[in-house]
Amino acid sequence: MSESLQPSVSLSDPRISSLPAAKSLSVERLLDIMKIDKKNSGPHKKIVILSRIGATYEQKATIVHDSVITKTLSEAVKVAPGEPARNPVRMATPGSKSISNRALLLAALGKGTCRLKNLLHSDDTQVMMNALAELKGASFGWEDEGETLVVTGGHGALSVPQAGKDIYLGNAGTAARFLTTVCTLAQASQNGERTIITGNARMKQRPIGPLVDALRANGSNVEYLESSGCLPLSIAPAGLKGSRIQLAASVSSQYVSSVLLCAPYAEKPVTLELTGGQVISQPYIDMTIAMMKIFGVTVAREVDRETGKPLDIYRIPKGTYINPAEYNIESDASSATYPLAIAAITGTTCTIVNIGSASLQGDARFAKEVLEPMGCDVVQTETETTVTGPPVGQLKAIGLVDMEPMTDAFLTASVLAAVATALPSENRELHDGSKPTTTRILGIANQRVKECNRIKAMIDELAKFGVEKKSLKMVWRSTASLYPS
Ligand SMILES: O=C(O)C1=C[C@@H](OP(=O)(O)O)[C@@H](O)[C@H](O)C1
Ligand SMILES: C=C(OP(=O)(O)O)C(=O)O
Repeated sequence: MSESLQPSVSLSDPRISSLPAAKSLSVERLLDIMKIDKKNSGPHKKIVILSRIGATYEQKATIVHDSVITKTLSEAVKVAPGEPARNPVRMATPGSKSISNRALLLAALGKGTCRLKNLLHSDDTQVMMNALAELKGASFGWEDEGETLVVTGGHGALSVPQAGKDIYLGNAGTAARFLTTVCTLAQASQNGERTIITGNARMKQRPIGPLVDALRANGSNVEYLESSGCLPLSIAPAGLKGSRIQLAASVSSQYVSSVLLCAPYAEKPVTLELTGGQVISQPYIDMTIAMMKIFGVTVAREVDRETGKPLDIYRIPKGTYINPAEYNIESDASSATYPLAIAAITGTTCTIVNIGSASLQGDARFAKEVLEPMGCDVVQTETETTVTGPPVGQLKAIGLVDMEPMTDAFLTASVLAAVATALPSENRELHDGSKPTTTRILGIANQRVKECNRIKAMIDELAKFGVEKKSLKMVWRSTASLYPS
């Protein structure tokens, strides 16, 4: 899930609240001050995002409405119960975080210029762009008032940032995991400098051990600077040897995507073998492979000759990505689960454009695999998804649902499961003595090592709405389940 909706600065941010003038500073007062700014056009305020003092991400400032500035700067928003004022709703969510960060990386490693459209503007994409710029991997420029990002790829030429300049990746799992392998590809520096990647306090707890183990076993020199198994890492620019790489992929598929994305630049063609039990989040691996193909590199997945079943072995040829002139980023399917859930819970209709059955994102299945069995009417074309909820109070429990291919959507599913109190369709019942209105969500164990422990967050936050903790039973290890009261 992207962090794009989280305020990056609110008035309670310690950097602001510690200033002497902060005591008399309210959001209204700030809006008043902002009225007098030469960037404004008439009554419209114009805003530009600074990358550092004196430099901006976009070339031009954009008009931002007061209501959006207010929401962004406020510490909290008050939500009034009710139904959507408009029905039906037709909308698009912002660009997909996963596709944005892959597109940025592929275009940076590629040859030629690529215009990225519908790129997500978020912390996670910003840290990815900053890192690629710090590694001198690509150059970036904005067109169409920030609607298009022009990436001029460095075809895999990367430099170690100057000593003392750590690459900060916030809490972006994709950036941290993908860039770990990218940093091994940097050109060896004369004075033996290494790239340091680091993150925020939570990122320093999130696991990266299986990826580091795989890279080390392949001859890369990666060291932990604080806790073993986590960022910060110090990475030697010694290249990627390639050939056979074994990797455990049961904690995060991002490790797999990291090796796949960099594999064409290894010294020898890579055979990537996934070990260590169930591979998590396969759709994200498929997304990586599909996007690599668009950038000119075809990955072959081995198939069991007898059964015809795909194996967890991938062959990646050596090569250089060739940038398509333009790449359109799909809208974010994880973000789309929220408005679709609003339609489900309020008995209204919502259409999300730019996400359908042909989507590269696993979370695009949420409508068909979670909302439809809950009693919603779902119409999905290749490029659009429309959900109409049943009358209020009639959402059905759905028994067992495996959310391993769409883990980020489990938060939305849990909230719906807590109010889905109608009896399930016959084929969905649990036969283990649980209440018939139980929804059991499987395949989400790794949600404990996300930007927060999402399973704990779900229990704590649902409790605030009266969903009692004792009614939310959890099964740890490989599965977790949520039971509504
Ligand atoms: O590769 C990706 O873009 C992602 C993979 C998933 O992570 P895991 O493989 O760790 O489940 C997902 O949760 C994350 O939001 C994005
Ligand atoms: C936690 C998330 O992803 P990541 O692993 O990329 O930080 C998310 O944004 O859903």
